[in-house]
Amino acid sequence: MTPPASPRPEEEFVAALRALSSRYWGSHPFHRRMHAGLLGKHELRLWATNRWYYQCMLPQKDAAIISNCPIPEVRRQWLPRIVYHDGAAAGEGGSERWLRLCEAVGLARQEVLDQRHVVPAVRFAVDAYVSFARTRPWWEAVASGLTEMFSGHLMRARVTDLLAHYPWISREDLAYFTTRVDAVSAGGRETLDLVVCHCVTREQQDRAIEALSFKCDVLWSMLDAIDRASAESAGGG
Ligand SMILES: O=C(O)c1cc(C(=O)O)c2c(n1)C(=O)C(=O)c1cc(C(=O)O)[nH]c1-2
Repeated sequence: MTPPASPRPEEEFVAALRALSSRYWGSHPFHRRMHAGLLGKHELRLWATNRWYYQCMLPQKDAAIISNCPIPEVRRQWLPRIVYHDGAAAGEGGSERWLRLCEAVGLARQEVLDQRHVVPAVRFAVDAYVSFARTRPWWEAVASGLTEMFSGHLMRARVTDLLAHYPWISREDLAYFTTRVDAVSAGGRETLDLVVCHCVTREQQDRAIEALSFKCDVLWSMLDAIDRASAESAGGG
């Protein structure tokens, strides 16, 4: 019997995780068009209201991670993510800021909240992410969140590019991103430390890399579905 492969040295493990940045949704054609100023108002609305489904499911995903984790320090570290999105009180938090962005691009709050524009494949992809967190060991689900490592740079560019190309969007409308950039950059580093610390066998490292790869697919699939829906609605008038 062949003995199990020995764990990768830390730098190699981290490099393998970072190498997945090439599969991150930053380079998806829909994001490229958004950043180049090529989206119409209708496409931006479709994006904002579909992405709402992702935003509103994140606290349930994070709660699943906490419920599967037996380590108090990790649970304590993960908890603020839920409060960040849900806010400490009604009318506060990341979800509220996302709703304001939706309103800024011309959506009524109710049509976002009732999810009438959410396309099936976006729901399917986001639900797969939540289900992954519910059914896998906590450290695998934490590793899937490592896309945050790649998102700080993208969010910074998003603020600059949306302001430059869509004059009807103001900096205040983008508060979700302007207040989130520093948190995801710090969060990404913390999450990486957790993954490096708790994925110590070769098998765990491999599963962490696969988890991050899966998450890149979730995000990519969401944008594929949004892209397709926007092409269909453009074709249909
Ligand atoms: O705007 C973006 O491109 C972007 C990407 C991601 C990501 O990479 O998953 C997240 C966010 N934003 C974000 O705002 C956020 O709160 C967040 C949480 C998570 C996660 O997996 O737990 N990803 C992301």
